[in-house]
Amino acid sequence: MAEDWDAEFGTEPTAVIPSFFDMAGLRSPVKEGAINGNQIFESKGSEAANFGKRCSNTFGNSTGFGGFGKQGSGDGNGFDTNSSYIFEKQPVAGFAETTTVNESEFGSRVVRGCGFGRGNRGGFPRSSPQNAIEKASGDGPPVGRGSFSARRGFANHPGDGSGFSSSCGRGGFSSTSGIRGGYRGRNEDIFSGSNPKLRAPWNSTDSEGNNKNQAPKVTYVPPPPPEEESAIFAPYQTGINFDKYDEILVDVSGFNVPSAILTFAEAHLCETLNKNISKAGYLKPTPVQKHGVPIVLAGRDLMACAQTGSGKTAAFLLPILEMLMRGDVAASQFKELQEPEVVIVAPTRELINQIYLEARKFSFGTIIRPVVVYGGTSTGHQIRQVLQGCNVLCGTPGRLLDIISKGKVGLSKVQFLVLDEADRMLDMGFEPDMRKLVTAFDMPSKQNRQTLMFSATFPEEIQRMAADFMKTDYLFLAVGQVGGACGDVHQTILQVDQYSKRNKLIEILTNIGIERTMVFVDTKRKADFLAAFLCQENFPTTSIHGDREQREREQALGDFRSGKCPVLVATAVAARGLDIEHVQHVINFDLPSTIDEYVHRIGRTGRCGNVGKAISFFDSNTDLRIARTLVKVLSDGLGGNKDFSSYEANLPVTYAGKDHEDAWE
Ligand SMILES: Nc1ncnc2c1ncn2[C@@H]1O[C@H](COP(=O)(O)OP(=O)(O)OP(=O)(O)O)[C@@H](O)[C@H]1O
Repeated sequence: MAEDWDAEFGTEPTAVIPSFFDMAGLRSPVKEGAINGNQIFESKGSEAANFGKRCSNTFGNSTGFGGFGKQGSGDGNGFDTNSSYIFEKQPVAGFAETTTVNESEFGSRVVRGCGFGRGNRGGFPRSSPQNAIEKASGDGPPVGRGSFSARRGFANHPGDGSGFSSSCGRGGFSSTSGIRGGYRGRNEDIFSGSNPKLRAPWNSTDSEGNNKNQAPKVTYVPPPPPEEESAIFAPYQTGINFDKYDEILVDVSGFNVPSAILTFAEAHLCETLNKNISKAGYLKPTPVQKHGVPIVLAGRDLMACAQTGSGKTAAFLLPILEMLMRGDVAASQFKELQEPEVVIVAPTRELINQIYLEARKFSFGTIIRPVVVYGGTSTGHQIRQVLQGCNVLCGTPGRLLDIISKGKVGLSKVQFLVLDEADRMLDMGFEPDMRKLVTAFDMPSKQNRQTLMFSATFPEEIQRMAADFMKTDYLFLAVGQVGGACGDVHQTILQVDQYSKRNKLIEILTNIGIERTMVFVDTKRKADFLAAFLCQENFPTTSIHGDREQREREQALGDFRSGKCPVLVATAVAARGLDIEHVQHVINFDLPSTIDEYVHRIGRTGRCGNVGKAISFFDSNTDLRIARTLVKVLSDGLGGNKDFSSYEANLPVTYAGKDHEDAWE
């Protein structure tokens, strides 16, 4: 049953999947016991050389994960000594041995503290239902430093919002979701305005433009962005590996490729832009900027793929703003119909807001006015913002189309269309919206606009589809391996079964201390429960997922950014694009179902030349599907060039996982 918490944790994969370890050519002793909770697989991208040395000492006769070095040799060694994989039989320094979780004790303990359950099954997975339900009455005393409140329908009051609410101490966690408070992103895709091409058959909107039949009226008005220059330009500290970006191989395919710049000065940007670049602390361009900026300035369409955290946002914003400054951009002013020169779309609200803030930063002191529109906020408020004047319109697809459909935005002056996280924008979830956008009656044809697409991952089938949106002479810029993980992230894979994950997480977080950590899980429910659990365990934790109200999502990010809650439990909604300083760790409590999602998730750390660590719990009952591609990504990060083709046949190519349960927008 989909709603069954036990089932969610305990489900065996339905597909018949050959044993991963058999596939890796390993011997039975490994299968029988050597691979368990404490064995660790590490890949440390930028320090590969050192690891190579360590490898020769540490690789034993039996090898688990990633034993691909000598495929088919049957000697069980797996790794060759040149490989930079690490296979340690000891836990990572400081991590204690895994202990067995006493599930019923766990359920009881947590439920007693917080006083919550979920629906008809309270507590945590595998907890005794009796324990959980009996104690899920919301009568637990306030405990610890965290607070947790939710309106999701707990205990025997599913969906009535009366489940529990427990506020206590500092840190704190609150979650609102479900029938009363929840507002699902996709519900915001309301097409109801005056644009007949975008109008939906059900035209039932209130004065704010919210669809009466679809969802409750959203009144949330986000706080205004900062006005002080110091906040607008607060620089992100570049890390020790920033200069190493220059060593990454760059490939630009297409004809008549403009020459790369080596410095910002070579781009001949206007004075105000140059001033803003230095106020932002940018001393020199990253590779995607060195190549991307002149391509955009030359008027070319661009599909660009560069590793997470390497400055893709500025790579499109700077040349776009420069082109607007060089052109005849009109000073923004109040008008009933706004006609932006630039439209930027991104898949999540927090990401588009971040892009907007970057646009605001770089356009500071110019006549260019960026505006942002995204779901979960008052449409009326956002329309008013747009009507004040809008040159650069940043939006999530649903809200953007909604506002266009209301006749508030005309597209006839669009010169630049940008798809950030382009592979996500063109996958099944958003592709229809993107097609609606480019075929909106007044959107200039691809011949008459510049189309720019950026992402850290770009599957080939999406690249092919993306080409539909671009001129035939578009350029493809690849900085490093397309879809490769950021080399500054030290990746560790721990074999941990479902029932040991929480204990392992506690061990790790105890070691980490107050360093900022993002913990990714595969469902919104689990995000709530895990965050509550961590609060109980005195780790100030907050959470972000698609069922939380926008106000709460923004509060959660704010608390995480400020360090008030150094742990953020998140679903896929936070996997892409978010640029939060000082995130030192990413933990994949649940591995995602696709490798691209993995690459984006771990890319929340190790940004802008800083180093970061990612630890992923690998459960062979559920994660075999990602094993092959995961090994490949680890290998690529180390400059490896392994041939995995023999595994292709054995592994399912795609897996419709739970990641997409989340409303993204
Ligand atoms: N040339 C530069 N010098 C210094 N800092 C930079 C430079 N370019 C970008 N940054 C900073 O690096 C951080 C990461 O940049 P950005 O968010 O654009 O990365 P990204 O490539 O879009 O990542 P993702 O793939 O995760 O979306 C930002 O804080 C940005 O301000």
